Amino acid sequence: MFYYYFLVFLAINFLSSAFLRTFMYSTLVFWIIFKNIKYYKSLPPGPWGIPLLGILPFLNRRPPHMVYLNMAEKYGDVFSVQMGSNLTVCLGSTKLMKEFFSRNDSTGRPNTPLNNLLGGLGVITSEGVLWKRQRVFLHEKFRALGVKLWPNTRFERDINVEIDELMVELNQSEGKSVNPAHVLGRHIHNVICQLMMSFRFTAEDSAFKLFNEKVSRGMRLFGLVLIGEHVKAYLKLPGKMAVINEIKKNLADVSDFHKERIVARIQQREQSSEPRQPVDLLDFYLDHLEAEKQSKATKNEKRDIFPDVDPVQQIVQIMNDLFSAGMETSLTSLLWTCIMMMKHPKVAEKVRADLKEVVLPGERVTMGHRLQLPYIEAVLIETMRMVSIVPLGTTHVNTAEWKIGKYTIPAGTHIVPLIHRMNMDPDIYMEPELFKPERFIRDGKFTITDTFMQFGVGQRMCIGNLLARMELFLFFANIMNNYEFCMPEGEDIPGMDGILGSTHAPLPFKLVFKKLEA
Ligand code: HEM
Repeated sequence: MFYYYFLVFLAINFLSSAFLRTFMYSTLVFWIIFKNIKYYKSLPPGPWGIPLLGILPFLNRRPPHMVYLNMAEKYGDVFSVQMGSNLTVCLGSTKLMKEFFSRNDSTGRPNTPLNNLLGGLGVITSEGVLWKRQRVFLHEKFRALGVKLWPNTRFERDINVEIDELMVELNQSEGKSVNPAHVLGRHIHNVICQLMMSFRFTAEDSAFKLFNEKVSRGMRLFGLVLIGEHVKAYLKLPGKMAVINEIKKNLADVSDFHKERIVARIQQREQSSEPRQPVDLLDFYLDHLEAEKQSKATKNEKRDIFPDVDPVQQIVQIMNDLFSAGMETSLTSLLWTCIMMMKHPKVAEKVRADLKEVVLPGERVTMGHRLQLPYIEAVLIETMRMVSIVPLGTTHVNTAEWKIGKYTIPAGTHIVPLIHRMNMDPDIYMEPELFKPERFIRDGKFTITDTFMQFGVGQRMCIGNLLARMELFLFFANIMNNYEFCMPEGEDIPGMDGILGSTHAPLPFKLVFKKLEA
């Protein structure tokens, strides 16, 4: 629009009569003012920002979800803000979230410089047919691999391998303080690795350290150029291009790590003519690829999960996506739950008392015990609610114009779900600032209501929610049934503020684990 006005301005400049020029300039100015008033009046209310930057300068002072929480108090359940060149509309009620995120035209993702580095592949930033088919495929194959809240699935056995090793490591720590993020990180990572590629990192594996460094450096670098998502000119500033190049290099290294394994598996399959059952997600993808190649002539277009994309690149990006979406979120949830146990010793006592009724101290807690341990699931879910692991969800884009009440939201708007606000809504959760796991228990059973938004809602709801719930239940229940833990002497329990990166994580802390008497 700006360029259009600029061209008209230039054209007027060529008029020979000064009177005509003045008249046309005034008309243009009035036209621009009129159009802008009409446009802004049709949008949901919101704060005025600074020209070109919008509200970006104000997001530095406090964590963005707290800034948005304050705005929602002032403007209500739906409000708009300008973030650089991107119009952003925030949805702050479960009713609006459910209504709008269930629509087919709510599933776009922002067309921004950093998002575009992923090339529209994978599942998190892909759109349209490619995205929809990946979701269907992933749901189906996760289930086939045992990601369901049932006992004794293949996936539970994978998790058990990690729990066994975790217990050995915690026993070896012998009362010395350890960083739980480091100890638990590898095992949470391995759970996803095994499901995807039947592969796990050992404690001595230097590749794991390198992989992790690349991922966390990549995250930090994203933070350094985040403004570029909204103000493209920012990326032209000195030094910023170097950051983008390093991000690209990091992404390429992480992708190469996955690609090597995918290529090795393809070769391994080519060498063996034995018929075999798929053992992991990678096998399912490669089986599908082979089936597609063999039946090219009669290709079932509706089931093609690689429409117009390079299949290997797509599988690589799926692997990258599942790591980035699944690793940090699950680990952060587990760390916060440990913190909550120290902050609320009575809750920890009840967890252990419940465990005592169902299993012996030190005995393995399994998915078979889940229904007898509703309070444990309630503790995990209440922790996610209180701390808001992903307080602003993931930004959507509406692919068609929306009407929300009397407001018009143009297509292409960034839509941000205010998950933190919904978690703290007193109309949904009485006394939301209190840690009360029992709010998720009804008639003695663990119950999640459809107002719980921590995994999102609608078309793009988290694919890994059952996976996360299974691993969190098993890790947490077994830690609680085997150990007591506390802060090292003289150190305070971490505060609730934490740091907001890709998730809302606690500040780094250490714990001392002590084996419970059998
Ligand atoms: C406590 C753990 C987790 C939380 C709180 C969480 C939360 C979320 C949220 C809020 C979204 C955005 C939904 C939206 O765009 O509206 C999301 C998307 C997603 N999550 Fe999770 N997640 C968790 C664990 C996992 C795990 C373990 C995996 C897989 C290994 C996973 C895979 C994904 C994927 C692939 C998407 C993108 C879906 C799409 O764009 O269609 N998540 N998650």
